[in-house]
Amino acid sequence: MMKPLSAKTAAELDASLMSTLGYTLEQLMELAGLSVAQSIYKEYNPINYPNATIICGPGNNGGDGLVAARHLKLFGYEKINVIYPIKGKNPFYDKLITQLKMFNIEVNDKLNNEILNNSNLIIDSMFGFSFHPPLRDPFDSILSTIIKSKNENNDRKIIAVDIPSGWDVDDGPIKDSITENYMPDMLISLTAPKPCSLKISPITNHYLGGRFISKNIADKWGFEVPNYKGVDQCIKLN
Ligand SMILES: NC(=O)C1=CN([C@@H]2O[C@H](COP(=O)(O)OP(=O)(O)OC[C@H]3O[C@@H](n4cnc5c(N)ncnc54)[C@H](O)[C@@H]3O)[C@@H](O)[C@H]2O)[C@H](O)CC1
Ligand SMILES: [K+]
Repeated sequence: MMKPLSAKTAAELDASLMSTLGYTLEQLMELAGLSVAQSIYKEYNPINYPNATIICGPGNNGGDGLVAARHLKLFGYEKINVIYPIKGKNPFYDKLITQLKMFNIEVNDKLNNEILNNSNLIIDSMFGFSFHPPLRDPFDSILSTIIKSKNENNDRKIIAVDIPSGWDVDDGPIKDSITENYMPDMLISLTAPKPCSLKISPITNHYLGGRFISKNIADKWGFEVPNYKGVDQCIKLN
C-alpha cells in the first residue's frame, strides 16, 4: 500500500512543482489528464464502453477532466460529452474548451438524462485536493443523479479523478450526506493517493497517474513513486 499524501501536503507540493521545480500548470495538467485517459482506456476499453460523460468542476481537477476528454476521443471513444456547470476563472480552461471543439466534443452546463442514459462511463472530475465539504449546488444534485443512474444500471461505470468528489480529502465520505452513498468503480489518484483513498471499496479499481516527479523529490516529501512501466503514464495499484 502506498503512503498517502494529505490535502495540506498535496497543495504544498503542487505549489512547489510550479515554483522551485520549474513546471507550469499547463504541463502538469496535460500529463495528469493524459494519465487519467490512459488509466480509463486500460480498465474500460472503447469497444465495450464507447460513450463517456465527464463532469468538470471549476478548478484544476476540472481542468484534468477537460484534458482527459480530448485524449479519450483521440484514443477512439465514440461519444464524449463534457458537463461544465461553472466555468473556472483561469483563461487556460477556455483554450482547453476550444481544443475540444476541434474534436466535436459537446460541452454543456447541465447534465440531462438523455446524455446520462447513453453513457457507459461517467467521469467525476468535479473536485480534487482543494475541496472542503459540504458539496454545494449544482454539484450535490449532479452527484445524486449520478448515484441514481448507477443504481439503475450497474454496468455504467463511475470513475473518480484524484478523489471521489464530495468526500473529505483526508477523512472520506461525510456522515449523513449524499457522499455516504457514493463509491466509484474506479479511482485515479494523481501524484500519490490521498488519505480518503483508504476508504474506497476493495473492488474499486485503483490507479495512480501524474508521472512527473523524481524519486528523490518524492523521498523528500515522504511519499513513493511507483515503478511505472516503459511509456505508461499510469499504474494499477490493486
Ligand atoms: N500535483 C498534482 O498532482 C496536480 C494535480 N492537479 C489537479 O488539481 C487538483 C486540485 O486543484 P485545485 O484547483 O487546487 O482545486 P479543486 O479542483 O479541488 O477545487 C476547485 C475549487 O473549488 C473550491 N472549493 C473547495 N471546496 C468547495 C465547495 N465545497 N464548494 C465549491 N467550491 C469549493 C476550491 O477552493 C478550489 O478553488 C488535484 O486534485 C488534481 O486533480 C493539477 O491538474 C496538476 C498538478
Ligand atoms: K474528483
